[in-house]
Amino acid sequence: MTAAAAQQGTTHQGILDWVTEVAELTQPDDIHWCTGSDEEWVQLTDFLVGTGTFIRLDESKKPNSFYAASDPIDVARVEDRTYICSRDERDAGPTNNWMDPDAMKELMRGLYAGCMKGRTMYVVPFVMGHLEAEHPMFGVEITDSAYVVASMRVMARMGSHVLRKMEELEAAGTEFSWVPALHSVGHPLAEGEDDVAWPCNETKYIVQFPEERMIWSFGSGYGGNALLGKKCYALRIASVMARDEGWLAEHMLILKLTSPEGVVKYVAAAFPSACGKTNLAMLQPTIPGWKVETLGDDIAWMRVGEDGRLWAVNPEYGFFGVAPGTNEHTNPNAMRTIAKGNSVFTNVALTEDGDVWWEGLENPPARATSWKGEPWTPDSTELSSHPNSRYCTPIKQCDILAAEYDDPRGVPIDAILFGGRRRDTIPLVFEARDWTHGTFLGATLSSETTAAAVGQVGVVRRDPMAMLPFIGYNAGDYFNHWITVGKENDAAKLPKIFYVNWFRRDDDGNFVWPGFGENSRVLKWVVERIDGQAAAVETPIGHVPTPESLDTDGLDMSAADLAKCLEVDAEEWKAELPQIQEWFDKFGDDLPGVLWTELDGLRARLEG
Ligand SMILES: Nc1nc2c(ncn2[C@@H]2O[C@H](COP(=O)(O)OP(=O)(O)OP(=O)(O)O)[C@@H](O)[C@H]2O)c(=O)[nH]1
Ligand SMILES: O=C([O-])CC(=O)C(=O)O
Ligand SMILES: [Mn+2]
Repeated sequence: MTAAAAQQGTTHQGILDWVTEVAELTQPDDIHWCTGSDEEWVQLTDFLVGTGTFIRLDESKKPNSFYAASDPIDVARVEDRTYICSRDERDAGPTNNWMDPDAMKELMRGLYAGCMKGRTMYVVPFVMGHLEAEHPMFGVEITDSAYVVASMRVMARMGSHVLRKMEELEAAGTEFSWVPALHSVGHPLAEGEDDVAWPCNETKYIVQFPEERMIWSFGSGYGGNALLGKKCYALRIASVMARDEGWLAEHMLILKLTSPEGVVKYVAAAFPSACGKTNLAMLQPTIPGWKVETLGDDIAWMRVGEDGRLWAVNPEYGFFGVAPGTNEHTNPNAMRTIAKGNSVFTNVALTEDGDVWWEGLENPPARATSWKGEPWTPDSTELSSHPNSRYCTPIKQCDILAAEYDDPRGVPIDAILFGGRRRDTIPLVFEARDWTHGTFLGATLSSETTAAAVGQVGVVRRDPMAMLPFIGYNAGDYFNHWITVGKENDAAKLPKIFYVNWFRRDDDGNFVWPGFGENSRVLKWVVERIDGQAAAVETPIGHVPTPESLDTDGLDMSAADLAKCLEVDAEEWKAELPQIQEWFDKFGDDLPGVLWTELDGLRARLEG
């Protein structure tokens, strides 16, 4: 069955061989080559409604949209089950789990053997970024999950047109590469056995083979573990390609900012998972005359262009956004995007009238079904939605999507922001002295852990460039790569680097800075710094706004609170020093020496 079924799919021999080999190993009932058509979407979503994975939402509220609730053991990325299987352990570095690639393959072949019995194997041809790019970044995901196929259709450019392009290139003898990405929920069905709504496996492996540019994922249906074009390819594998080819694959949003005078600037920002990328990317400015348009909310691929500037593209096609906290005040643009439908909502609450709800959304329903399938009312002590519940929605539905999104060249970045979630120490915004100092700020970025990954929430950890779970190689080499980009290019043309923190708290535990749309005030200061217009105080950590240089017109905030936002407390910073020292020590000789020099400089300035 399998070889013959595979044969109908493609004339591309390499893909055909791989699909045949995987089918022989995993033993699916049949093989479906995904076209990406509307008819296929209807078939898939009808099938998912039939198995109970999807509940169709009310057409008048969320057209062509679906509700899903996962198994409670499958709600987030699993960092302790994520591996970088480079040939040499040294190349995975101290921040990644590692196993010998041959040993990992043997182990996983054992798990994959027969794992698709009773299921359809879907073959999803996709491209991250533009099909018209100079070097299109192809991938093929094999999965036994229709939920994954439906989500991939939202999140990535996929379907027959991508496969045809690969076939054409092969027929023309043009060399190109594609990333094989194998996924199974790891839940085979015996003859006659009924499926469950959310098939998965207690055993999970999310594995990257960097030299082979290959991904193997087993046991989870959750976004970051299963939509393999996203974190596994566009960050972990792409970061390795970027190292080898001299570009950057980063966990960054991209936005376009236009001033009242019509001056355009492009900003990229790296914040760890669930720390505000999607919200900033779609921000509605509170300061008059300023406009934000969105280019991307999670991933940026950046290359130095012939003009010496750093050009960024968003390789994705949809938003996979954190639902809780999203509302008309915090993110009206996201609300408008999802209101257009064509979306999948996972682990939120389902209302009686066929809509979705989550913590932080306006108008709580009198009764709903929680993500755990239990009755829920506003008086319930349990949350209606998992803190990492998500909406998955097409980027093209975003009213403020910048026209440049469709330009394969991307946009030239003027500023890079690094940011984290810190209740103390880090001021609202400050500017790095230069690229190397900016790399130091990125390399020492710290943030409280969130629900986006399984594990304890609220613990401060170093999350370099917001890439800790996503660097596909030795992080020491990654820092060196950043330093090299600065050295080999004209510093004057590269973006200026800033550090932001929206999450500082007062003594009562409340956020001091109102955040969301008010973050436009910080963006304004950033672009005025770039143009040499805004004042700053030089402090031991970098350039911090003077209270007057930040536009606070119409902002309801006391001078004391503003001072608290901008405060650089030398004692708090001195307490960071041993933590940074300990972090750097992890890398031994692999840490670029200039980062030690930066730390020495910071220490001297704080103590001097
Ligand atoms: N206090 C405060 N909270 C914010 C701000 N921006 C975002 N948040 C909250 O932070 C959480 C995550 O925000 P997102 O914008 O979805 O985070 P993200 O970085 O895109 O997350 P991933 O999709 O996991 O990469 C949500 O609950 C937001 O409401 C802000 O400016 N201030
Ligand atoms: O990867 C995911 O599942 C969601 C996401 O964007 C992140 O965690 O950064
Ligand atoms: Mn993310």
